[in-house]
Amino acid sequence: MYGEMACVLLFSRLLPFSHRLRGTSVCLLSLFLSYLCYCALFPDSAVVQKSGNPPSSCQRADGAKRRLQKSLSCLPDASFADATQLKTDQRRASTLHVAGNNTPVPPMVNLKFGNKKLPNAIIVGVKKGGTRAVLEFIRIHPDVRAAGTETHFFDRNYDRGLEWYRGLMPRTLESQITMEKTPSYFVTKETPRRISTMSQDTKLIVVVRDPVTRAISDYTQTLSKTPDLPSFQELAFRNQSLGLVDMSWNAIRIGLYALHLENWLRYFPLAQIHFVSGERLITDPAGELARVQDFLGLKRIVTDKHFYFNRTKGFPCLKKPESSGSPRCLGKSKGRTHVQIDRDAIEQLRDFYRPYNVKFYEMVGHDFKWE
Ligand SMILES: Nc1ncnc2c1ncn2[C@@H]1O[C@H](COP(=O)(O)OS(=O)(=O)O)[C@@H](OP(=O)(O)O)[C@H]1O
Repeated sequence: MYGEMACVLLFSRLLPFSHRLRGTSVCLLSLFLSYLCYCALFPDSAVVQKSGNPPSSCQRADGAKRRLQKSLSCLPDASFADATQLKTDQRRASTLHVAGNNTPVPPMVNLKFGNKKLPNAIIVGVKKGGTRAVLEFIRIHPDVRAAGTETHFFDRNYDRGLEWYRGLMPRTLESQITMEKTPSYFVTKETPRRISTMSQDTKLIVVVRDPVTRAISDYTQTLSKTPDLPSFQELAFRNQSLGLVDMSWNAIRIGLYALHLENWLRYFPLAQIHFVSGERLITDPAGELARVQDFLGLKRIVTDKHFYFNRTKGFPCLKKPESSGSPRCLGKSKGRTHVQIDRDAIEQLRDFYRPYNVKFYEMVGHDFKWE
């Protein structure tokens, strides 16, 4: 490069204008040829770092190569793993992904922060079971990234297509898993089939909770948005004195776990579904998270050292991270004081759910002890 510059200077000093014009053309031509040679030598210089090199290679590389490396792997937030990931991403960019339904879809590639992938694991339910807690707790694992909001893709937005869904996902490195949670999936008839069409390998997590407490929690939430709602008993019973429960009321229907599970087992083997106890999630969050990590094939990184019990909230919260930030409890809508329901109604609902609960325990091979 310096050779060409010197050449231009020399010509401009020593030669008359007409000669200078010819000389400059020669210099420009040689400059252009040098550039072509450079491109031929470093065709993929956008990602030149060797996968085995530590980030310090940023300081060792020379010239243009070093500048290109710096623009990627030496960014403060681009770790060595990111740089290696980028190389893989580039390779993958030249191929087409094939979704579970065999529809070829173009990969969404961003050279800076990895790819948006369809979820490997979904928290499919149940509403008011503790789904937000599980997602917020598991996503502190470095190998997990999750969509922040409920996507409702498989129940309300299915017509928008898989690319729309993928677009809602966070960018992940090859080693990271992508997750989302939408609790209504568990009770939506079409969802198991639709998820299995996307990928039969999708891991499913269901956070279950005593169906009676769950129904009261559900009602308390609806009441907070609709203050003139009929009473819980009016909605829960078709005839309370006869003990006739209204199974068509959503707050009741959702708790019939055995019935909903039957639909899932038509599309997924039981081993691909993990059940979290909503009760133990509160008394022993680390224990439940250990099982979730095992199920997802992750190293047990989220442990009891991440939690503390917040007396004011009455729930476990996440401790302040070592680096910065503040302790994190879930929002006000999680852990509300429930509406008081009379003992008789609760007993009647317990009697109603008992056979369904027993069936559910048999199906999953675990007694959740909802008595
Ligand atoms: N750590 C922690 N902090 C706060 N809340 C916790 C926690 N762990 C579990 N739970 C229980 O989560 C219940 C809400 O469940 P979901 O997140 O599934 O609700 S939702 O369906 O997304 O609306 C919520 O229900 P309610 O207590 O009825 O409000 C909680 O009991």
